[in-house]
Amino acid sequence: MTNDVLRVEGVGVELAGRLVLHDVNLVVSGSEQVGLIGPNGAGKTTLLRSMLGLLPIRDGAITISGATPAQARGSIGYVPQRHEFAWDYPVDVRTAAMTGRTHRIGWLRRPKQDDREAVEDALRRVDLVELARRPIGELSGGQRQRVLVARALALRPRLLLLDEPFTGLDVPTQEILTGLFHDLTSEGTAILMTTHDLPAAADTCSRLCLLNETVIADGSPEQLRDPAIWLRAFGVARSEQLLHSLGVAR
Ligand SMILES: Nc1ncnc2c1ncn2[C@@H]1O[C@H](COP(=O)(O)OP(=O)(O)OP(=O)(O)O)[C@@H](O)[C@H]1O
Repeated sequence: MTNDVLRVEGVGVELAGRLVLHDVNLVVSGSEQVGLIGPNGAGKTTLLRSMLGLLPIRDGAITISGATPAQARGSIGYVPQRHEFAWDYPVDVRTAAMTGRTHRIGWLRRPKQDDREAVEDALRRVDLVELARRPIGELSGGQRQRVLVARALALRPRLLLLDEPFTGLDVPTQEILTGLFHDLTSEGTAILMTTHDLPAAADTCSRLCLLNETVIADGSPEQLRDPAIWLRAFGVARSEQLLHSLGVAR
């Protein structure tokens, strides 16, 4: 029996009349953590937004446990880039985490016991219980990142999508998240995250998907040791810094 949670098959996405993704194929199973890597403008965020049903796809199909993105919306946790969230909104940490469940609870309905338990569990997992009543506008960058993760986990998702979760985090905060992602995959959650932190991706992900408008390569970090693959994915003839950050020298 297959354990595939996310299936992306032959997907093309057009934005403002331009095809920014074409023929994208990617499968992520429960208990896998996959890093989505590529240069600026490669289409990583566009692909995540398509998986969430926030952008229409022109070609192909995306399914989450067999359902369309719109049908699966309540079982996908999404962590956007930190700057995309409205941090000046006057709510505390616990309330912000609860907004992750708005779709499931229903607009203007009160949270029930199960909703409250899911939020407390999520706050515990990111070590934010003591800050639960703190207004979100008063948090540091690392604390904000943990709020976004708690908000996504409050859904108890089968699929967790994260857009650059490690950017600007100190090492201990990165370690909290890395340990958490490891626990989540052990419990059967499928994780797909974009990152520009290549060493962190190679350390934490079981598989890397190199994207540049389409999938250039997909495999374990060990399978992607050839520098030529990385240069092709980043669309450059040479880059000492890129190769250095991969730990491969030419
Ligand atoms: N709303 C939009 N309208 C038109 N084009 C867009 C829109 N959003 C993004 N694009 C274009 O789509 C392409 C992919 O952008 P996307 O944000 O998905 O890239 P990315 O890989 O996430 O980049 P980065 O690493 O810089 O975050 C880019 O060429 C971008 O200019």
